[in-house]
Amino acid sequence: MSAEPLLIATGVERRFGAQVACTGIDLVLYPGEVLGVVGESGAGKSTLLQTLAGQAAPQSGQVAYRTRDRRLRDVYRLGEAERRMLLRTDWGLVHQNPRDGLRMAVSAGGNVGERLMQIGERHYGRIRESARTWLEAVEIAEGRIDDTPQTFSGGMQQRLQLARNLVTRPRLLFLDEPTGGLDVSVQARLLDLLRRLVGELGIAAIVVTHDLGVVRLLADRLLVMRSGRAVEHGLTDQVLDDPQHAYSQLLVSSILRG
Ligand SMILES: Nc1ncnc2c1ncn2[C@@H]1O[C@H](COP(=O)(O)OP(=O)(O)OP(=O)(O)O)[C@@H](O)[C@H]1O
Repeated sequence: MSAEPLLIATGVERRFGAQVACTGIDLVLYPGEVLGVVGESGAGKSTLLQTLAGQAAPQSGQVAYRTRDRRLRDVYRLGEAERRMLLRTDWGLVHQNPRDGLRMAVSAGGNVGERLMQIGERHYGRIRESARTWLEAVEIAEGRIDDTPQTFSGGMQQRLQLARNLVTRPRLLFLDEPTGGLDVSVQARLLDLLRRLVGELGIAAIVVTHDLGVVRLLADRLLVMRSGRAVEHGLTDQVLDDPQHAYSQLLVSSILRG
């Protein structure tokens, strides 16, 4: 693992009116590392993820990202062109609801190719070939390349979202409940695929979920959130097998009890 952090958040706070969604969040993510953010509904996980992913500025605190030129930059002080470059190339954002991450009336190949076109690729043959390659990588049959995601199952839609994000070879993926709403067997297949691709491509990821099974499989480290605050942070196995904070203990034991 590289010694230089990829992303550093310091004292991040987001409020909605008087409602504090997350506060005092400090975290560091290294290249190739997967961080899981867990906690019950309303803990502030999605708000934190949006803030880290450049979607909504924090009212206090900072999010810094190491761009490809190795400079550590404040995500919310980048120029518009630099911000677009991050969102379209260096980062990927996988939404819980595929409708938020895909164009449902555009073909699968078009969904993947569009991200390449956004960064200036114009050669039809190359775009088509990349789309084919990435659809194959996410186990979508070649024959479906011209079908729209509307005709896909939930698991396929999530895999297509993944392909659309991976085609630009991002260094960081933000995943918001990527397996939410899927059947257990479909979840398992998606998780396996995610784990393999993230590992093979050496991508860093932040995955938000309330499902401890997801982070057990994917995450190197865990951040446990409760009522907008980080209550525990550590290696995944350590936190899950020997949680220190009373809330983490409750979270782990309630899952174990089913
Ligand atoms: N757009 C918004 N307007 C007002 N309050 C919001 C908004 N988004 C989130 N909140 C509030 O912020 C808090 C944290 O919500 P958030 O969605 O980040 O939690 P979460 O842990 O992701 O929950 P879930 O697992 O249910 O998605 C909640 O109290 C929520 O009601």
